[in-house]
Amino acid sequence: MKIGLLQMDVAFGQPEKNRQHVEKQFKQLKDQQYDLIILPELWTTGYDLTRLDEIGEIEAEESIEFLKRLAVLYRVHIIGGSVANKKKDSVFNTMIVVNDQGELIHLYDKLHLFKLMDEHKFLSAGEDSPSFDLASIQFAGFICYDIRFPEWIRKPVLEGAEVIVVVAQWPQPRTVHWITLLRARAIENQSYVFACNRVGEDPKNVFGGNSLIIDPWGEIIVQGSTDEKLLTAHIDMSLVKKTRSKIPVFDDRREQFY
Ligand SMILES: NC(=O)CCC(=O)C(=O)O
Repeated sequence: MKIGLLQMDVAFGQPEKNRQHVEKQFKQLKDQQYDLIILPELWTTGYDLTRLDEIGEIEAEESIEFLKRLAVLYRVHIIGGSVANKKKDSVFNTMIVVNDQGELIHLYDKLHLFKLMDEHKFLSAGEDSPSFDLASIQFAGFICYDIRFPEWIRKPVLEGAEVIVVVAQWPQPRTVHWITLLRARAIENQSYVFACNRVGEDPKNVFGGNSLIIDPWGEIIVQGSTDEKLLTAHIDMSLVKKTRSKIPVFDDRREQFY
């Protein structure tokens, strides 16, 4: 499986400009036969939270249609980061997943809102399951701050997930946390981690890039820097079972004590 993480800059509060940028990146990967492309968190608006009424999308419709179109055109599955999704009187930070047939597979509203970046003042917390199937693989998809909650990540893994996907706008001053938490999530869950962060800055933050693909043993296969880049890796899913049989953590759990 060939994976691409679109570690991109995000123009603050300019959805149209960001869509054009993403479309240009997809044009460049034509004929490169990627199976899956992953985008970062809030890639249409950035953290322009005070303007979400204006720049958020009703039922994420515009981004869903945009991603469906790219998926069909380039015959690729897309985990379309997340977008500001207006539902009734609330706005959610919603992950979008479409398959290479252009079908909407999954939506996930971010469960844990990050107060340090004022999410709780402008967004509502979701209640969705993070689990979905894509390309015959069980995935669990999370948004940024979610990775600080290992008990939330563990749940879908116990139900069979073998890949943990994370989309993020993670600031540079906490890059050590980003890398350490993601490696820990891969090791403890004996799962692949595909984690796509943004780069660049907004009026309040500098973002750290360092998007990662980590194998189930915790080895980093690909790591971004702080530049815009499409990061690529080839994944061997049989490594999940090999890792889980070498150290059988899931058989050795003593659930009655926790
Ligand atoms: N966008 C986010 O959820 C950021 C989370 C973050 O920076 C953290 O330290 O946690």
